[in-house]
Formats: sequence, structure tokens, C-alpha cells
Amino acid sequence: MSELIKHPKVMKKLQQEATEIGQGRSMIPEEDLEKMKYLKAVVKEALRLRAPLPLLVAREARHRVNLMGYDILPRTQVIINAWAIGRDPVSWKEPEEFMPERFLNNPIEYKGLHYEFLPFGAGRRGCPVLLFAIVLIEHILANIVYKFNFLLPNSVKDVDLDMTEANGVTIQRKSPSLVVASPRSHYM
Ligand code: HEM
Repeated sequence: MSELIKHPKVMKKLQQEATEIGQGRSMIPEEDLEKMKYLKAVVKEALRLRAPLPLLVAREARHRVNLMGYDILPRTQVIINAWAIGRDPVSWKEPEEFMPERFLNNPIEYKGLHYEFLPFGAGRRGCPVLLFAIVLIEHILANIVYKFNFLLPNSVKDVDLDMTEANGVTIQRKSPSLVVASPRSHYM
């Protein structure tokens, strides 16, 4: 939500898609989420730039491996930084920018097969509820942007929104998110 509020053009495009798919109904049903290609790109981009669990569950090396010149001995604890992987300039153009368009017509998925994008981890310790989490996020986001506009209070400008992240196991903004939600008239 913070990235959407900071990027009003992205929010507008997402709301246009929601209006098209919602067709004036009281709610966008789960079965229509598949048609919302821009929504899916927005969710992926948020997971790339703001990986909610930045460090994956720690692993232990089973064999000796040489990785980019580093010798990793058996039983070494390895911590994988999914947050940094999602911002690696080798894999991502303008990695610090929030640009959902990068995921349109792009086969990269978060299911643990594309190692440049691991918001849910990978392998046998990968997040077991990935599909449930994605449906929840998409369904809630589709419906709140369908029904509401969001403005920053106290004349704060979107460009000035402080996106500093707090330290912790999960990522969240350091300052609280204060927004004013107003109903969209007839969801238009
Ligand atoms: C946006 C939502 C979520 C994200 C981005 C996320 C991400 C992750 C990540 C990165 C891991 C570590 C994977 C690895 O090390 O390879 C993980 C593990 C796990 N997640 Fe999620 N998760 C989300 C939601 C949830 C929810 C809603 C639940 C429970 C209802 C959940 C339950 C778990 C559990 C139990 C593990 C540990 C699996 C294991 O160690 O074997 N996650 N999740």
C-alpha cells in the first residue's frame, strides 16, 4: 500500500483494472483475480522490493562447495538474503525503483524456481502457504483499491513519504502508515 500511495500513476492503473473487472459489482470475486494481470505484477513488484521475510530460514551446507570463489565447508550455516537478491542490479534493471511493468509479459514467478526472485524462499523449507498468502493479498488489495481512494493526511506529498524500513525478522515501515481512505463513487 505504501508503494502504491507513493506511486499514484501505478495506483491509478491498478484502480482502472479493478474498475474494468469489477463492473460495478459490490466486490471482485476470487475467480476474477486471474484476469487482473496488472494486480499480479504489482504484488510481485512489492514482494521483490519489500521482501517481507528478508532473510530465509538458515540452511546448513551438506557438502563442500565453492561459490564465487568462496569455500563453503560441510555443516556451515548459510543465510540467504532474499531482500538483497531482489535488488541485485545483475538481475534487475533499476532495482531500487518500484516498477510493476517489469513483471508484465515476464515468466518470472515466486515459486522458488527463479533464484533471482525468492520472496517465499525455495526448496523443502520454502513457505508452505505461498498460494494461500498470494490469493489473500491479491483478493484484499484488488477490493480495497476497487472501493477506496487513498490520500496522505496533513499535506504530506507522496514523494516525501518516508519508506525507511525498521529492523526485524519481518520487514515493515519505520514510521506508521497514516492514510485517509474515501469511498470511490460507484467504484469508477
Ligand atoms: C506475504 C506473505 C508471506 C511471505 C512473503 C512468506 C515468506 C516466507 C519465507 C521467505 C519463508 C522461508 C522460506 C525459505 O527459507 O526457503 C517462509 C517460511 C514459512 N512460512 Fe511464510 N510467508 C508468508 C506468509 C505465511 C503465512 C500466512 C503463513 C502461515 C499461515 C506462513 C507460514 C510459514 C511457515 C510455517 C514457514 C516455515 C517453513 C519451514 O521452515 O519449513 N507464511 N515464509
